[in-house]
Amino acid sequence: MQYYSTNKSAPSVDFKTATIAGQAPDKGLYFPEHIPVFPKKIIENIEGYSNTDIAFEAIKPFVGNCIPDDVLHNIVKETINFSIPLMPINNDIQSLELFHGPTLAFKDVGARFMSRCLSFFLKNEQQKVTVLVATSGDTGGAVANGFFNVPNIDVVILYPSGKVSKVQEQQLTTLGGNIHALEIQGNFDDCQQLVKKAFTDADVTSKLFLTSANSINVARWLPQQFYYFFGYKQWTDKNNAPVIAVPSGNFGNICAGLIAQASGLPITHFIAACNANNTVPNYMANHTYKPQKAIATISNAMDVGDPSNFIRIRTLLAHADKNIHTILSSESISDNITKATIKNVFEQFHYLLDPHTAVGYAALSNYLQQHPSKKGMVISTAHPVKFYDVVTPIIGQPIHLPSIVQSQMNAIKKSTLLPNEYDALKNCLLQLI
Ligand SMILES: Cc1ncc(COP(=O)(O)O)c(C=O)c1O
Ligand SMILES: N[C@@H](CCOP(=O)(O)O)C(=O)O
Repeated sequence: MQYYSTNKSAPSVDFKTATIAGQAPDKGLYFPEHIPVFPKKIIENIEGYSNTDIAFEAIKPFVGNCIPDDVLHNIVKETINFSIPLMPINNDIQSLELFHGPTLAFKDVGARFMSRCLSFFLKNEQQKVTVLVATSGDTGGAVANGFFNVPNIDVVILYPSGKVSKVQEQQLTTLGGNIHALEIQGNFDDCQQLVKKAFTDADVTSKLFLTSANSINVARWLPQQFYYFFGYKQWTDKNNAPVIAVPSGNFGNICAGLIAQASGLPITHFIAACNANNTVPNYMANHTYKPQKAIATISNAMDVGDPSNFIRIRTLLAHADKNIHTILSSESISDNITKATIKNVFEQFHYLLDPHTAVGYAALSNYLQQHPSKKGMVISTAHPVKFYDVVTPIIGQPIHLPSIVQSQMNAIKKSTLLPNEYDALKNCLLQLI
């Protein structure tokens, strides 16, 4: 598979080059030159295949010959060595729980896959690589965990000061070693802009070999397809494929789902569920893309005003043979509705949603009311315990902190506070050498 830049002014590259570079030299995002067809015979008998075999089939065409099959199979197996169950909430909605990995959020899948691919590619190189990441909460922890102690790799995580949950902050600031956390006095979009600027600064790139572990990197983005296949495998009514609601912020996750669908996975419709950051819902309503300043909400990891993957979604939809509104819709859900949803679902169905998943659940319920013959799946992107300070007062009772979280809460935070100024980041990066 070759990847072209969405800015169309850089040469096409293979998976290895795209992974090591992160972003294309013309500042575009890499996008596959074609969408492969997933074998129909596997879809028709998907329950008969292991998750590892399904994930291997899904990712193999995107990796091409850059990783030998036996190595890739093993990478996939290690990536998904935790459960991803589809749990019923009620008659209409099931929850695909993506929070059973080490950092209790869906990012573990992409981060674990990418760290293993990058470490394979760098095995025989003398090159040391610096992985730069911007996070609104969960990417940082997953990348820290996935890359901790990986030889020849330094990780620098930029996160918005005061805008991530306590558990998220502990996960991304306490490991030490090759993981460096920078607490930026700004919002997530500021962090993302600083990272993008570093990629284009020759003073930095001539001294440090930079790559990204955000979903702009194809090796972080594309494995996020896996769990859409696992969700379908567990979906019993194969004659009525699911409507899937994806809590969305930077739009990498839903974009991976759209790729899985385009490759042949039966999904009736996607809902991009957003919080008050409604850049994409507005675009879907009036076809004008107008990035906005991010607004702080209780689903903080989705506080993104200028989602970097939107260009990929646009690219995909531009090639769709159907009206885009039949493939995708998008809704913005307020904090008040999010809180009411957490409370109602807990009281009625004894299922505890985290604030991000609650946004997805609310948007899905609204859609199903308009389409009563359909059934839905919400992508549960994080464990509620990551947001215990938000969730506990809503349900009026404490929630149990798993032992892994308890020990993280006692670890010592190591981070550097920086103003939202590029020179401050640049100085920090150059000190790494
Ligand atoms: C818990 C949670 N839900 C949803 C999202 C949004 O995902 P994406 O940025 O892929 O749209 C994030 C951030 O990545 C997240 O951490
Ligand atoms: N919500 C994300 C934002 C970054 O998204 P990514 O998928 O592009 O890494 C987070 O939790 O950091």
